[in-house]
Amino acid sequence: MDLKDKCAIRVENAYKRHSSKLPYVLDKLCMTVQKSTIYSLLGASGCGKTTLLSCITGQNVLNGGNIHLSITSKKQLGFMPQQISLYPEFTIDEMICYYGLIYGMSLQQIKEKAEYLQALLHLNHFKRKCGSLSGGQQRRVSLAITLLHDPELLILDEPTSGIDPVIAEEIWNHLLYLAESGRTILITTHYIDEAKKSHMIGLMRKGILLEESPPKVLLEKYNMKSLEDVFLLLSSKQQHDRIEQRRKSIGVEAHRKQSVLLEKFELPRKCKRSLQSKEYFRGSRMKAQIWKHLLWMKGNPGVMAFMTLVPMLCILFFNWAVGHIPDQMPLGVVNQEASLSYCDSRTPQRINCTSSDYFSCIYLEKLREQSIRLVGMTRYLTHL
Ligand SMILES: Nc1ncnc2c1ncn2[C@@H]1O[C@H](COP(=O)(O)OP(=O)(O)OP(=O)(O)O)[C@@H](O)[C@H]1O
Repeated sequence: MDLKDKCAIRVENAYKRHSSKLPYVLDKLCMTVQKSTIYSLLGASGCGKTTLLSCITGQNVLNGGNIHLSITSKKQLGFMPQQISLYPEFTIDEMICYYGLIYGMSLQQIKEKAEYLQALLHLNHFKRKCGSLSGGQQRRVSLAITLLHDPELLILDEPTSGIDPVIAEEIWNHLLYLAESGRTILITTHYIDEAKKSHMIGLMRKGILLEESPPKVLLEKYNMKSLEDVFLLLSSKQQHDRIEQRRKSIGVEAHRKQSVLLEKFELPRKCKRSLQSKEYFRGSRMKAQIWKHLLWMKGNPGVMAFMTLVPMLCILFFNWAVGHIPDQMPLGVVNQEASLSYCDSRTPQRINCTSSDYFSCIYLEKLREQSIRLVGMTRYLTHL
């Protein structure tokens, strides 16, 4: 197995900025996550962790660089975003069932896995609505949903933030067990202490990965007692290097020219989305959507009644007011082909499409059959 086969995620020279007027959030960032390991991404708020995760999961596209993933489909990915996206009017078990259906699981599989996750994450009130849960409880539901389909690659954006330390410890033990059984986990956290349990730590600052090593190696390499100290040391070194670089630079204009050159030659015009879905329709997703809407309708009988009754009433009123077949409607006809007396002289039996009769006579006969009252006919143009 070569190095590439061992990698679950490989980020090469990643550049990202949210708009052309804003500075780069990811600045030539390189990162490697080995398969079957836990990789903790540490960094101060705003350093670009969430942006990097969004590029890895395919929600965002890099401005430059590449991302290689060992997984090929979104089904193999479990992503827990920082922003909780639960439906407040659904109960915990309904929410889990909805996502289980999206993942294409059977109801029996969902039930079994939900019971296991309920015990693991201490989700005791399965019948409580998500909207009434605390922030920490909502994070646990979100984590349960991420773990539900047993994905190969787990990307967790601050999963333990605001969670009871005892439960956080159990979550970490479960993540270690998952890594042992072949899953790869990329996690961002502000808690440096819990990151010590991971196999690899990436220290990130201002869009750059300062260092990437196992926790023990980091401590030994920098001869420090804590990871906080290592981070502080690397951060001040980066700050110092930047100031030096700025001093050495040949003025603002040169720096601007350098940026333009970088954009022109170093950055590719357009980067590919890392996980591109070619599936436009999936049966399991459709089933889950129908189930969700039916559940929503059940919970909102008033809106449901309004939504069904209003169109029905509209159809009824329309048909009652304007939908009738015209009866004895007076109609005048301008006929330049034959006179009324000529047409009247033809008996209905003799008038048919195959005969050599005038078409206007056939047409008038049809009008009479449609209960339309002919009030007059003229050869208007011929009189002129
Ligand atoms: N959609 C956006 N448009 C413009 N700027 C953005 C957008 N999303 C993020 N940013 C900016 O990019 C920078 C990095 O944000 P990001 O959310 O990646 O940081 P983070 O390291 O995840 O922070 P935290 O730990 O607080 O979640 C921030 O300065 C943020 O303001």
